[in-house]
Amino acid sequence: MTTELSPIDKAKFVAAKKAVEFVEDGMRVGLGTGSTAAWMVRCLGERVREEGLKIRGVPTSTRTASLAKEMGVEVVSLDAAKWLDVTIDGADEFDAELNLIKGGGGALLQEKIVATASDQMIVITDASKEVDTLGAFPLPVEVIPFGWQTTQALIEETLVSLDVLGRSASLRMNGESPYVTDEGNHILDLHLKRIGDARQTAMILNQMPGVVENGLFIDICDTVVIGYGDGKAQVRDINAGTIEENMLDFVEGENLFADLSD
Ligand SMILES: O=C[C@H](O)[C@H](O)[C@H](O)COP(=O)(O)O
Repeated sequence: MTTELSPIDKAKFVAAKKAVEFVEDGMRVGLGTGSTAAWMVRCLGERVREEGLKIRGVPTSTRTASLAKEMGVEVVSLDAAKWLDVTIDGADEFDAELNLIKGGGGALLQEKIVATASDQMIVITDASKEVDTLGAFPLPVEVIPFGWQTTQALIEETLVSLDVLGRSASLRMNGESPYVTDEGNHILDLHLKRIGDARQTAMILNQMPGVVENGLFIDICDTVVIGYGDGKAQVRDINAGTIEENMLDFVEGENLFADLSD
């Protein structure tokens, strides 16, 4: 069966394919969550099967853990791995400083813990997620279920004093019920439109009772790999301060990628 990938899926695949080149034998690898990260897990699985690559993967969600096992990637807990060589994950937005909004898939808490425990965080993305200023994508904030409406009211009240354009928060739903994260919490999506000071916003949100974590990743990401539908991939590394462009041969999604979706 031939799978015709959409241009956006081709871009995600190309970014993932390029990013897994950073992974070396023996590494402990943080495995992100989401549709782009799923491509990365599949590409890693391919290297495990075809090259005999030996890695230990720390998944950032139950979804990623299942996919990794299915792909033949060894899965260990973060506590077993202790520290990671690299984490590869998707993002919902990134800016010129490689600051991010994450959590569109609800996995921001484990993702932030895992990325922070890594020597390097590589974000894989398509070009549509690059922004001048973060905030068009609703900012996910993980809150404990107890008193979530009070937490929401407190957040909305506090937003007035922050450098943001929007001020409303909505409870993420899963059909008729509130969305529940892997840690048993809920997600409030903050409709900020434009976050003038992402660092301050992240700090203030995390000081509020009831807030577990927010989806702003500030100074955590080192490298962004941007994939394009034509097989091109661009690597941006904040530490080296350089922009490297690489051409990849696009590999059709037949066989390995057939029937696999997040
Ligand atoms: O919670 C989910 C994650 O932060 C994802 O990495 C993010 O939402 C991007 O997901 P996708 O690659 O599906 O756009």
